[in-house]
Amino acid sequence: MTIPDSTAADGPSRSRFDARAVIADDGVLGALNAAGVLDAADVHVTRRLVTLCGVPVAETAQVGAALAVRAVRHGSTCLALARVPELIRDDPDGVVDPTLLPAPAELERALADCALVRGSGAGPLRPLVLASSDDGPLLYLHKYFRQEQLIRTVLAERAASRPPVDVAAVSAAVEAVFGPVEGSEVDLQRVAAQLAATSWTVVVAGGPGTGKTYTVARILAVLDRLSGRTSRIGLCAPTGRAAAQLQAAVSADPAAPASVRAVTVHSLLGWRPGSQPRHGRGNRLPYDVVVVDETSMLSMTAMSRLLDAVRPDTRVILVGDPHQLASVEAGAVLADLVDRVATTAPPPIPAGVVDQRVLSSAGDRTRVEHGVVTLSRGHRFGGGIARVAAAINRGDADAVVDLVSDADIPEVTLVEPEDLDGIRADVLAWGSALRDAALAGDADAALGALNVHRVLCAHREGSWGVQGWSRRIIEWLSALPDHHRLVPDSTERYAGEPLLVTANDRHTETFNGDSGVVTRAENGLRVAFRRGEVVRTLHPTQLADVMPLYAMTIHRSQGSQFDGVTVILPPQGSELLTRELLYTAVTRAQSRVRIVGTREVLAAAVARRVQRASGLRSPIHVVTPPAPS
Ligand SMILES: Nc1ncnc2c1ncn2[C@@H]1O[C@H](COP(=O)(O)OP(=O)(O)OP(=O)(O)O)[C@@H](O)[C@H]1O
Repeated sequence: MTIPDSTAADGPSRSRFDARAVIADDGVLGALNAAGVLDAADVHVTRRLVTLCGVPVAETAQVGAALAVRAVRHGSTCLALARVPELIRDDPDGVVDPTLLPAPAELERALADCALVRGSGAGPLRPLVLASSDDGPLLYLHKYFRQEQLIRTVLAERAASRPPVDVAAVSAAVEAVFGPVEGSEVDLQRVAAQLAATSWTVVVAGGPGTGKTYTVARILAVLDRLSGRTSRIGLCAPTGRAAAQLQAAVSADPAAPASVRAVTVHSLLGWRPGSQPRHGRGNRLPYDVVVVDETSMLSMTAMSRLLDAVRPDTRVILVGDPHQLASVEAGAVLADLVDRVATTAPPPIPAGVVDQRVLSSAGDRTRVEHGVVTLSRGHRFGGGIARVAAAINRGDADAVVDLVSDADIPEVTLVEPEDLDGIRADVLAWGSALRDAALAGDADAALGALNVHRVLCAHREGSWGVQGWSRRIIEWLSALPDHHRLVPDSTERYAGEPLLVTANDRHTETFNGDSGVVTRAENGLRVAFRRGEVVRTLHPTQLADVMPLYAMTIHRSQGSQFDGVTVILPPQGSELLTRELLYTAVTRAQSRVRIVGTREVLAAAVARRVQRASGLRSPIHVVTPPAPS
């Protein structure tokens, strides 16, 4: 089953006291709002667009417009009309009256004929764009169409030529950085570096621990050598935390050029909330190489701004895991670029630059020629976790259920929701190690203990969520024999308390999603954090946005690694229960994963895929007819 974000039902029907309910709308939009398909915002935006058009718009076309607004709210960049019927299929309770939703062909006809798409004599406004694609007709809000078009155009221009290369110099630089070729297996990390020497745009994809950051450091070293060590490098990531982690990893890697600074994509572009970025087409970024880490978390808006700001002769290296949860805003650009069906042949790669063996298989050759390398060899976690993660990505629910039930794969287990003994034992071991180290004033050991185990939940609230599980864990920990020693000081913190940072703070260099632990120090309590190999301590009053950390959401755990994780699956029917969520949770662990839920819920999670509709995967053609004169 494939559930597009754009058509997943919001939830059961709405009461009139629900803030998302539209008051006094007795048309189809009002009915779809009452059934929980549309939010008030979808309806109001549509009504406003129709008013601005200045001419009547058929109700069917208005439904299309409202569903397009909704699609963006759900992370898609457009509405795939062919998937509209899935709204009914995804509504087993029968809340949505099927007659309210027009068939895709009817929607297409109404849209092609309406002023929202065609424009009208009343003004230049054409807020919607209708395009055809391999996935059928796509309906865009104009802003997102423009952004997608910009990405398409810039990438096509960049793919039309290759940087000039000195083949011997590339071989020498790659060999100096990677060492001589060993073994008979193709080293895809080396291929990524070879490709970066001969492409303006490279995508380095791969799961956790496949060496993406390791490869970035080596690509930068190779490019730096080739430039005579004069490369200006812009290193960035979508979030402050991801940028800080990238900085720590690159600084610790002797292969990476010294003195590169990682910043957020927004900082790189000089982009403050509510204003235009300082860098754009008229004021390009000054870098020879721009690397974006954790690209899966980058929205389409941010990607379009970035690509608009890079010079045509800047190498762009996009790094990330396309299977992880995507940006909270619209777009899943990394996954789109990895899965893209290319229609034009790129210029050939000069002979001798890239390992010939990777070019001998037709599929690999096409991907590599289009600048995509997918690293597959795990360097961090055990085979069992990697096998389960691969089966989740394939959507093979039976294999996942078999693997988690296989006694020969002890790294990943499935336990029934009532079976709490093992979790309790792990939590108590975690809590006591944390407390012992914190009370002894050993910040390094306390931080080590902090990441030995983590409870991950899909939801924030409710008994299945972070709230319920935190309460339960606090109750378990209060039974520990040394509990009476945990007395909060005047800052309300106590030694051994795990903390989660909930907002970025540049002054303390702590970022949303960082975790730390309160430890005893000579002159009172301090909160210890680790960045790479470095331990830092802060006074508790320096931290404004923190909360106790006993469990965390899977969304927030992105970019973190723990020795073991316990994943609490939400109940069947939860909108959050998806393949991407499960994959992200399972791959947070380095050695042990315990999944709490039933086989049915696990299989449902694997089967349910969030597919954000977008026109970046295959060519599209605008079918908007000319505006009437
Ligand atoms: N070719 C290699 N040889 C030796 N060690 C490697 C190699 N590639 C990666 N590693 C090591 O494997 C570990 C994981 O690598 P890295 O952090 O680069 O992976 P990643 O894909 O960026 O992971 P994540 O997505 O979780 O950040 C690191 O300790 C790294 O030094």
